[in-house]
Amino acid sequence: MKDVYLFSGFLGSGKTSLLTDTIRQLKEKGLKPAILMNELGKLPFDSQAVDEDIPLKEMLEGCICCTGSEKTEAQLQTLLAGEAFDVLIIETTGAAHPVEALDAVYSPLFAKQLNVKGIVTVVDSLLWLNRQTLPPQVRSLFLEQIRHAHLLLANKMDLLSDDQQAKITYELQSFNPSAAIIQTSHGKCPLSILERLKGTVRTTDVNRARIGEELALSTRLVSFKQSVDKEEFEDWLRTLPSSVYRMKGYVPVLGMKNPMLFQYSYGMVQWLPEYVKMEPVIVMIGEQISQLQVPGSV
Ligand SMILES: Nc1nc2c(ncn2[C@@H]2O[C@H](COP(=O)(O)OP(=O)(O)OP(=O)(O)O)[C@@H](O)[C@H]2O)c(=O)[nH]1
Repeated sequence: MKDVYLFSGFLGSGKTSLLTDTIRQLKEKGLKPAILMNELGKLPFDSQAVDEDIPLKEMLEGCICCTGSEKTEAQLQTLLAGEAFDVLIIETTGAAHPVEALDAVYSPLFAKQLNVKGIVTVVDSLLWLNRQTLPPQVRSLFLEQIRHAHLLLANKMDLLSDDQQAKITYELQSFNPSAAIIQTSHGKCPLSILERLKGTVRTTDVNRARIGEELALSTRLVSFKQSVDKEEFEDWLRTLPSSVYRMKGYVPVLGMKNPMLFQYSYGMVQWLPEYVKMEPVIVMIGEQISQLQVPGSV
């Protein structure tokens, strides 16, 4: 039997950081992971975080829970038939409902091959503190991801005071009393804690929340025609409404040889120099984003 973990959590909460660190720990232990990754939008940004020697199946444009379980089942079958691995990690898009995403894994087809260890939800602790600012449908998805977790990572602890850290941990435990909770920064969770999980997933009592149906979340690809001034770009970022939840991709910046890796989640910005010339394009995820003018874009 192969252990299966489902990594859940809202857009930008730290799932890919958790994935990268878990892969490192599995490899150190001599275990081979396989990854099923699901991205919202057309570009496989996150898969670049996974080394080439790891079996990886990606589902672009659409999410595991919405595209129907048949497609996920087919991906799983290909992985099981073609690749030797010990542990399967499914990273869902931040807009997926974790229990719905598990549907395919619970197919009778895999009952003898896959041992579902549980749902690990990465919580953006800052967003938890400010959750009342989210529109109701989005907040409901954010809470569902937390409510159904077997293990909760209260992530981004480095951004909070000691008092805030204690408050969040207490509140999360009250909200989901059956989950184990650990405080993390950059998704660093000891493998031994993941391995202790033996979750049985409750499939009843699920409040459905799907992209494009009840949820008005949409994605948009933005291509850059010219380089931007980094400070001016950051000034523009500060003017964005809170309904822009996530951006990631490559932005051409004046004075830099290659477009920089750019991440934006819930008002926080990260820039990293890139040594390869990537296409200057970002994906934007949020509500009412189609009309936003992006500096330097086509
Ligand atoms: N300060 C801080 N930043 C973090 C932490 N964890 C993640 N980040 C940053 O938050 C951003 C999003 O992190 P990811 O790991 O890509 O999040 P994700 O959940 O995979 O994002 P999506 O795939 O868009 O849903 C990146 O810029 C990370 O560097 C943390 O604990 N502290």
